[in-house]
Amino acid sequence: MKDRLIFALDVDSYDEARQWVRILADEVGMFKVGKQLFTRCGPQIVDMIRQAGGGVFLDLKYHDIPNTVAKAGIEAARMGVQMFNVHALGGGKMMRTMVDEVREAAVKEGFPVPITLAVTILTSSSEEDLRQVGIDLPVTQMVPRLATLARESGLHGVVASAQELPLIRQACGGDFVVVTPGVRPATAARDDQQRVMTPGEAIAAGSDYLVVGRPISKADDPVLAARSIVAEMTEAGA
Ligand SMILES: O=c1ccn([C@@H]2O[C@H](COP(=O)(O)O)[C@@H](O)[C@H]2O)c(=O)[nH]1
Repeated sequence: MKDRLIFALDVDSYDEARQWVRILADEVGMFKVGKQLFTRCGPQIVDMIRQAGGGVFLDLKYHDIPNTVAKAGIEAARMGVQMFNVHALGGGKMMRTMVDEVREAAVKEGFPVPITLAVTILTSSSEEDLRQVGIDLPVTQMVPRLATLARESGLHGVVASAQELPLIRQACGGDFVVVTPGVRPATAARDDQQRVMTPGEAIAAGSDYLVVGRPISKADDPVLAARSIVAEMTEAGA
């Protein structure tokens, strides 16, 4: 079950990231590199994790014109990451162009195509946040709609809250990859997350991968925190 736990490496230095990789390499299945660490360190952070034997989820949530996102996707794939993502709100044309160009470059240059994911609605967003930017549909309609668009555009899966898993499965089927951040053990602080579920609930709902950051990194004993999340996942999946 630990292979399905992704640790969010939300730190601001190469050395701190390397320390976390050493501490958690045997406890989690993958390391997520997001905007903070990648902006600070660049591709060398991906190399460091891969050399340590870890898989990388590059969480840069590309959202731009189709050509720019496609070219960024090719660079992500060239780095050898296991997964990367775009924002589904960038639209079908953006996602389809990215998928086609990454596949073409992979064939031409001989690198593997990573798992491509679309972020649906951020787990930190409430319906009030969405209304503020002109999205009047409820999350329960927006998420399956964006997931369907991602699937039709050729992506392998989505990032969403585990709360929306039944809706995504209904719309996109069991083979579609669903990665769920916004995971909080029952006793952990919610922080800025809005649509949360416990690790056990997320697995029971059918999540393929759980992303967890602060409940591990801010714990008194991060290894113990990671192990108890994996134990809860295992119990829920049994
Ligand atoms: O909808 C989303 C998409 C991405 N994230 C990222 O996941 C982690 C969660 O960290 P926690 O400390 O466990 O809250 C973080 O890197 C986000 O950028 C997300 O939370 N929600």
